[in-house]
Amino acid sequence: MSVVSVRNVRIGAGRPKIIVPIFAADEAEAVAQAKALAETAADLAELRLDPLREADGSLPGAGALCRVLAAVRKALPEHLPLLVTMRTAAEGGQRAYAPGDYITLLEVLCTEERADLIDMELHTAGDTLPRLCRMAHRHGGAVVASMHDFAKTPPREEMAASLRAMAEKGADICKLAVMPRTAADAAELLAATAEARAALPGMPLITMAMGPLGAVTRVCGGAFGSDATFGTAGTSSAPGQPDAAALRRALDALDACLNG
Ligand SMILES: O=C1C[C@@](O)(C(=O)O)C[C@@H](O)[C@@H]1O
Repeated sequence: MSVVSVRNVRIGAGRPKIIVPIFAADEAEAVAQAKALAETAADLAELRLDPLREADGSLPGAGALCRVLAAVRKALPEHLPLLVTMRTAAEGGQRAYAPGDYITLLEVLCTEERADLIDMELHTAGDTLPRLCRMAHRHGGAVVASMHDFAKTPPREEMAASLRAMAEKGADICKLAVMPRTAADAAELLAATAEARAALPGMPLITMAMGPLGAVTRVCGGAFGSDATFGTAGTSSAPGQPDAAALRRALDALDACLNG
């Protein structure tokens, strides 16, 4: 459990890192978004695979997804680390995936060695998560384990336990996104983050509450133990993501207030 260093970006040290999603329906649009990231406040890029579709609207297979991944990596500025994510419909994504197919795709992404970081859903990967983490590590990748609840904010203890479970299964970074129904829910997410931060010293965490009520957690999460936050440079991948440039200014202002 320690700082994750990818292409000179240290996740878990210093100011929270800004991750900007590439969220596109086809390769040309994904490549255009990747190129445009050079001019943004992004510290890292995330390629979301789930919105990609073939020209006839059908679902691309693993080979086609890997071709888009390769094209995006080529188009990205060299210094930007790339996180690749297949977000399943069960966790708020754009594509339904049977667990067996999901695991096969993650194996392919591990062996492809094009992504610096691979998102693996705690619940969809299930018991195979430890093996998938070892596989990613053998191929030089790092794992961001994740859990998303687009309907509600689970109890604080449950949120902290999910983050601990990800660490126990071998993830390098633990990520949690929940939907608040009240401002107090957003505060619960921050409290769960602080609890997990204390229970998992040195483990990089990424947490956020989504939607308008959660937006504040994307700005101030660093003070509670979150090491990265998602901002948009045009196409957002989840509700409540602020503009990346505005997020950079807010993080800098917060840093100046808190650290002088
Ligand atoms: O896990 C996350 C966090 C996220 O859902 C958000 O709320 O910013 C956005 C997703 O693209 C990413 O994979």
